[in-house]
Amino acid sequence: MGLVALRDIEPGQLLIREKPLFTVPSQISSSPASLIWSSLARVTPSDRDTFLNLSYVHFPSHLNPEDHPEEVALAIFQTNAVSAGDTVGIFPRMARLNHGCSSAFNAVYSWRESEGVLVVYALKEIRKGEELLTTYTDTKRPRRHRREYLSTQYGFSCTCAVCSLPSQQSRASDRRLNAMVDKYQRLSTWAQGSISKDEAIKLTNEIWALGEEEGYWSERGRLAADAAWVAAAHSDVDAMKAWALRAKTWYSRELGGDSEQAKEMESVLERPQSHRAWGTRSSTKN
Ligand SMILES: C[S@@+](CC[C@H](N)C(=O)[O-])C[C@H]1O[C@@H](n2cnc3c(N)ncnc32)[C@H](O)[C@@H]1O
Repeated sequence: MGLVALRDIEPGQLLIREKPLFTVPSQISSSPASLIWSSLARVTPSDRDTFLNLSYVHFPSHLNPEDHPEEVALAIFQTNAVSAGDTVGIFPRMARLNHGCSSAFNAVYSWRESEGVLVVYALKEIRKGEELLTTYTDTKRPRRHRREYLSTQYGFSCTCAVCSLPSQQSRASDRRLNAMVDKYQRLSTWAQGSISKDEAIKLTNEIWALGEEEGYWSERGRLAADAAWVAAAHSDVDAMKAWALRAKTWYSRELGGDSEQAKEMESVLERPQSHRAWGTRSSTKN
């Protein structure tokens, strides 16, 4: 089962906003099955039913589910839980979203700590009848690695549009994704002063172009915000504003127009000198 659009959906539209049925700490020292079982004992009977109706994989094949309800609960949790700040939680509507890699996913979820909710936004235009797909992992890695991970972690062999590409096109996609990762890595060295402002902006533009070719639009808000940071550090008002505007647009799509990230970009657009990085690097040194 997955979720299918019942109407046309525009990018940046809120699809889901929900509180967790329950959460558990990310780091635990006790038995995970007992922890999930005791958490379930504290939810309402209807929430418990909702949880028990979620799908699961990785149930030990030698066990009978009816005799091992704690193990079933653990398998459900492992198949459906997502990170929520310092905890991991069950969000039953979001849990119905299937996965797509690279250009195949069209919806992105994020946790809002200050509101205690998980939100899902449409990253792309989704037509009526199309499946809503999110991504369970960073898919900027080659098909073989993605498939291995998804099979081990979630028990399925991914047949999304990108994983189903003929081998030549799949290799081209892998090359683009690898190149994006390499360039992200090099871009991150600006923080240590290893590359100039010009090189940082050039890398940002190259990652953007590769993403365009691949159809990989996720993380663009963060990418543009990082470029705005570089421009602000070098006190370049025009470049800072141009990147902050892009960051605001893409954060709004992926995280929502009312997200802290989009609001922060609005604020630096109004007052560029209020940017946290403003003037922290020499303005003459590229
Ligand atoms: C969080 S659940 C998603 C909703 C689930 N399909 C359901 O029926 O409730 C994760 C499970 O969905 C299935 N799934 C998700 N994405 C898939 C995909 N692209 N291809 C095949 N199965 C997928 C796998 O069985 C995976 O373990």
